[in-house]
Amino acid sequence: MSDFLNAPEAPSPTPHTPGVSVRHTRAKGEPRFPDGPRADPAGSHFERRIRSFQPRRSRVTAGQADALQRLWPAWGLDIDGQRVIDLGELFGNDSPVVLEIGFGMGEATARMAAADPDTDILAVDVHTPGQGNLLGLADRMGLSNVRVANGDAIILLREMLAPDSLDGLRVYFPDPWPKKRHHKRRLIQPEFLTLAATRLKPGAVVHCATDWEPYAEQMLQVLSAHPDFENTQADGGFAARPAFRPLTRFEGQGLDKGHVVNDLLFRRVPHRDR
Ligand SMILES: C[S@@+](CC[C@H](N)C(=O)[O-])C[C@H]1O[C@@H](n2cnc3c(N)ncnc32)[C@H](O)[C@@H]1O
Repeated sequence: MSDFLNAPEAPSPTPHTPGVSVRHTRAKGEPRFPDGPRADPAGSHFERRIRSFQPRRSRVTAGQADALQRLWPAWGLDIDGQRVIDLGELFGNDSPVVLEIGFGMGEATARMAAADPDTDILAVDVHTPGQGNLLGLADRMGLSNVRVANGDAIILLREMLAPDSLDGLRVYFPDPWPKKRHHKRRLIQPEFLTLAATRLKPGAVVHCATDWEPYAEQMLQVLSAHPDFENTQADGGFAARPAFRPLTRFEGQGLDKGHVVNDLLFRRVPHRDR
């Protein structure tokens, strides 16, 4: 297994504890960033490894804190790496489940959930304000098909999702990690795709979008070369932006800078002998 999936380098985020305040008043000895290392009684989710996200100072607004307090127990999922989730139980139905990795503030997630109530969205990010924001949006919009996971998507995929459990995967504007020495942190790379493929049902669609053209080219190259995926585009290139994908916050910022946005739509091919 590669360093990206396993190497001991960086910590996973701290889990939310239901009922405990999410306002971060640093205790003596507690690290500067809430996503940083703390003593972890729960075990394996605290492993140190290369990660695809940046530690960020997390200023949680009163509204986001309120949403986290009220809604996390019912709609939140801590990525503790300790158990395989029953997705039917998590959502309370048998609808198809799409995993969205890195939803940011969650506006696009909420809009997509509202537009397609028969699809469940498991939305994962490490960013506490975004989690509170998405929970608040889901509450105000009356959405019952969104669940919010806190932690590293790699651990969610590797330890907590069953094989063939996902009907789709969305990765919209993942951190581009533009510096060469940081390219190893990019999420979309062969090892990640191999892991994701095991969790996706045959026919499930992986939808990526980015405004960073070198990363778009890398995505196209690694997805096209991967034996578990095939391009939905007959010409083997990027897809036209699908009408169902709303503008995301990061996309808007990229467009303001004159960046070109590329979408990629690849399908999980039927299983080969593993
Ligand atoms: C550049 S932002 C894009 C957010 C949103 N999709 C948008 O377009 O506005 C990337 C997000 O991915 C999250 N992220 C990156 N790697 C992740 C991982 N391994 N697990 C969970 N979230 C991750 C980051 O915390 C960040 O919020």
